[in-house]
Amino acid sequence: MGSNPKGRTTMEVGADGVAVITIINPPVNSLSLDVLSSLEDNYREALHRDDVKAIVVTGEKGKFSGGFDITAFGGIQGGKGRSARAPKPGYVSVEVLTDTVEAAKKPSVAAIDGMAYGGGLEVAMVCHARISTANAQLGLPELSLGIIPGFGGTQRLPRLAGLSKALEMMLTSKPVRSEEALSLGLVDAIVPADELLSTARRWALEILERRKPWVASLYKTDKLEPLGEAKEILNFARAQARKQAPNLKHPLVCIDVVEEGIVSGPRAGLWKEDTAFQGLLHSDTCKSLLHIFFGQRGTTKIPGITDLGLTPRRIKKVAILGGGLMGSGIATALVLSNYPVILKEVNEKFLESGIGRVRANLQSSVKKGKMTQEKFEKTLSLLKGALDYEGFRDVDMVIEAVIENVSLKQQIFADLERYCPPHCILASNTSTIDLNLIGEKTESHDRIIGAHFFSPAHVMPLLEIVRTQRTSPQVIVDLLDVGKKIKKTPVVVGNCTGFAVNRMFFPYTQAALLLVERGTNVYQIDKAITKFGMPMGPFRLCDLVGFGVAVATGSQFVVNFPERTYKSLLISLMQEDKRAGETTRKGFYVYDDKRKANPDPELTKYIEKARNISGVAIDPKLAKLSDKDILEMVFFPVVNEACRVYAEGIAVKASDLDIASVMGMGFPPYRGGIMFWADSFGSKYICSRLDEWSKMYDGGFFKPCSYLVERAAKGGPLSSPLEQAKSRL
Ligand SMILES: C[C@H](O)CC(=O)SCCNC(=O)CCNC(=O)[C@H](O)C(C)(C)COP(=O)(O)OP(=O)(O)OC[C@H]1O[C@@H](n2cnc3c(N)ncnc32)[C@H](O)[C@@H]1OP(=O)(O)O
Repeated sequence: MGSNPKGRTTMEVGADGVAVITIINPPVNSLSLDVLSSLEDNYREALHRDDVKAIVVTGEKGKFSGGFDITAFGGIQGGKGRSARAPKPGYVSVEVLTDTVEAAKKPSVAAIDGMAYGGGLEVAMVCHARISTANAQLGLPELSLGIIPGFGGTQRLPRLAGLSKALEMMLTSKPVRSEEALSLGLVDAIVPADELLSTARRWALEILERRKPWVASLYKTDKLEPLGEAKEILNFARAQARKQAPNLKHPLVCIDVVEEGIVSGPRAGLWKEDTAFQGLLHSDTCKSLLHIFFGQRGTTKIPGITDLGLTPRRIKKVAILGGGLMGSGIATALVLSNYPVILKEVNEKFLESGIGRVRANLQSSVKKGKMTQEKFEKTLSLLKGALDYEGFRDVDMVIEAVIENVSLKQQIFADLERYCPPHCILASNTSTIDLNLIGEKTESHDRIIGAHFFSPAHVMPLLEIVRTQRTSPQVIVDLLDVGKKIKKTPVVVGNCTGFAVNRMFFPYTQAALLLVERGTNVYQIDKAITKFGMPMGPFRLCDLVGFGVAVATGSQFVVNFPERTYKSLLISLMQEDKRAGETTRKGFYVYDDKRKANPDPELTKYIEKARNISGVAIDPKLAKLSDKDILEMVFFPVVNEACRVYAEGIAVKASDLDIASVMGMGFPPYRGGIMFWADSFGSKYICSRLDEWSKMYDGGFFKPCSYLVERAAKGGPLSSPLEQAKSRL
């Protein structure tokens, strides 16, 4: 153990002869190398001592363990400035957990309250029985980090919970609650928290006295299907994994490792797991997903705001203006987290449809079995409709979600100032309009903030919180807290046209339009981008959001960034012919009754017309671009804009842009987000390619920004901290 150990375990031996070993490593009792070494020492002592008959393992303060210490992965991967001290192959999994703990002549029982994740659950599964509270959650979420369980989980979970359920738990990374764990046989009993330790102690002694079964889960076989059947289940899981995540290898590795244990025996499985775990730990996928894990937790750490010691005020009631798609989605998200909400509309008809949308959103959860009818009624009862501002006198927060019209928004904010109490937060869900402009007719600039949700608002995980130079830190802290309560990942950004997400991604569609006008095939572009891992390509996305929205937001960029906006008339030409996207069943694709998108040969005539208006010709090189080139020509302009956003201080950290791209645009998390991905190419390469295209095609659109040019000249990652950013925050 180092001089400054990171966590420990303690051991207390009671008069009953039971040694209780407690994992102590706040905040989640993770298994650092120090904890593991202390656990091993305690075990060896307990097994050696004559006064110890049995052992109970538990975690401090209502948390069993959040798993292996993820912060140690960087060191094991050999990152700069970190100590690399990986245990020797098989040491923890085989030597300590299997051959010392599980094989011991003294029984162990895991006493589980709260989380038992990853390595935490694996330690619990090595024990000869598991007792939990009703509050416990058990899972193996390693695949969400690009690795597989490494302490025997791939072998023991199928033997305890059955092969199909174990595969489901590992491949989805979703934990189960204690009742389900009990029905699966993963835990042996559920008891109240204040009886957890006493029951576990008694249980351990009863195992010793052979009054309860002494189970070594590694060698259990009763839950495993005969080999042929097991292979069918494994092959089905493989096919599903290939379909759901074609770019990822580690789910297939996980299935292979499980299979090895079933075919060649669990010890062979343990060794294969150990080797595969070590290999995956060094993969790009794991590094990217770890970056996302920490980046996501980093978004709520904002220098000069969250370090001021402010406590979030309690938001008891929220009002929403506008019951359209966005307003009703936001209302759904809020009532789902128990916030009473007033939804205001301009007339009965609109109000009724707004409330109808919230009802439909909730009903869809009931249909999917995710919500009971009783909960549905209770949740919907939190929503009240309004046609005037009378009910706004005691609201703590208003979120305006009306159409993107500056003068309308200005009028609304002036009204809000009159009707809402002085402490009330005045938020706008605008996706592009400058907040200073929206608040121009008020004196309340310190409580004006952007709460930019993404559609559908009750589903999409990102909340872009936009602050102006005058927004008070208290209001930011309050909105961060609301964001957490409604289970969104908040990213705090500065005020500018399009903020961070829409601004970074405006070149996405534009680059695709530029290519199409010069001969690249629409559907090949969408295919290449989807293959890369985006949920859909730029054209399918345009169809989904609708051409009306695409043109309205596009025009904001034309006005604000004319020198680098690619002006194509393709979308407007199609719109003139009443092709406006999925809602009109025709856009870049045609949609059948089941809303399936099919390519449309008629598209050529619009492309030709747009090409003539733009005065460009088909470029033979662009007409047969490789997928790799398509990817670079579409995404490097996005990287370029992300660099501008970062250099202007719109985002505090480059990792915030990574999270914004993943959560707001569906950028594949296993590629680490836009800036992290860009750094895998290096600034020099990206800059030289943009420069080349800038000379060949559209000067302004591709021109590398000064930040990129500077980084390319000096070398070094695009995401390294800014020394002299003119922060707008
Ligand atoms: C060999 C083994 O098979 C390999 C493994 O075990 S890999 C690890 C498997 N475990 C996991 O994947 C769990 C990851 N953690 C989580 O999902 C969530 O943090 C949690 C559900 C445990 C808790 O969630 P929540 O209460 O919302 O708190 P959250 O903000 O996420 O985490 C609190 C802090 O604990 C840290 N933390 C969480 N899990 C950790 C872990 N396993 N190791 C180290 N730190 C961890 C977070 O980074 C965060 O730190 P911060 O306060 O400095 O930002």
